[in-house]
Amino acid sequence: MSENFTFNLLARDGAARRGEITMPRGTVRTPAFMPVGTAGTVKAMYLDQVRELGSDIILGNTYHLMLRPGAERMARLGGLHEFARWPHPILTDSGGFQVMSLADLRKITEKGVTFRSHVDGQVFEMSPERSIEIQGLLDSDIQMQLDECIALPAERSEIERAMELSLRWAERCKTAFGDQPGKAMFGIVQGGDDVKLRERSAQALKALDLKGYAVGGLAVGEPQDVMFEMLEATCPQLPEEKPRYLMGVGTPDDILGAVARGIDMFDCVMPTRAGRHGLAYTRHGKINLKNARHAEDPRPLDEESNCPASRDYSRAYLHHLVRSNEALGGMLLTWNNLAYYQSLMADIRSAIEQGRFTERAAEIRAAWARG
Ligand SMILES: CC#C[C@H]1NC(N)=Nc2cc3[nH]c(NC)nc3cc21
Repeated sequence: MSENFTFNLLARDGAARRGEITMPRGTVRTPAFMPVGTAGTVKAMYLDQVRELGSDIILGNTYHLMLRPGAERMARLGGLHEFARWPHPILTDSGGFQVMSLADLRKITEKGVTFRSHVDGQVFEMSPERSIEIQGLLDSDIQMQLDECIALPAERSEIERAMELSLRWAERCKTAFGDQPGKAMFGIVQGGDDVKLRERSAQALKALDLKGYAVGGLAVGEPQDVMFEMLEATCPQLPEEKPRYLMGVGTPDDILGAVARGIDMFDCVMPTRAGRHGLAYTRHGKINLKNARHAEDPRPLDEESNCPASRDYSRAYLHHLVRSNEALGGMLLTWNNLAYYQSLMADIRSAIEQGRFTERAAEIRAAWARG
């Protein structure tokens, strides 16, 4: 293991990149998918299962963990890795997005954000410095800057104001983070669906010489081609030698398109949330197990999968569990979905190494279409 945080580019195929992020707690093979472990757990999974599927890193949320169990309490218990028994890398989001999407009574000033907890109504103040302090108390390996995440659609002037505030907060987060060789603090490119604002945000963050760069504020309802247009404007402005993380994305098709445009890291609740709602992601496309057509289908989701949830259970049984609202239904489908996402990422990494990513992406999409 490396004492430092380093990113090595191992292969390129067009704008697609195959790399490795090394840090004291382990290596992250990129392109990478990070299962969402918001409150210190990947819902409906044991973390040993998550690891066995090929997950090198999971995501935690500052907002949720500061409310419950609390950052100082987590530190007293040895940090998030010890608490959740996950000794591998963890990336933590800063709280900016969750405050916007979950908290009440939000007030933004230059100093930071004041909000009321959606759990118990307690009022919190979070500055860029406090967000970095909390992520340090969690002992997070990759920490995200605090940013202002405004609800879209919004006036360009409002998107610009939030983007500029987030840039000032990025500088404050960099100062608060200081020099931690085995850890990283990533900036977050903002700018909505405005190419010029995206370029300005990326260029200003690049000048801060951070250890990695996220792209935020996409996959929030805009058409996929707009998301891809923003990536085409943003990625070339970012340093080649640093990791690029597209926040909250996405479907398997989004991931193929974003890898093709230079993204290295992904997180999304899609595979876990969809699994709890009866939806399976497979090599053959999506399968909604609520549908009556599965009621007597003896086939598994994917007989060629290494995952027991995909290989050993009939669609009829999964349909029964989902229709009966049995907990095992969500557990097995979450297991299947994360297995599929990680197998997709391994397939992508291999295709880039072989210089045939474009061809492989077309083969994968054709298999979805065949069903
Ligand atoms: C504007 C902005 C922004 C980003 N800022 C931070 N701190 N976290 C995020 C998390 C996200 N999850 C999703 N899901 C679609 N989009 C996200 C965007 C962000």
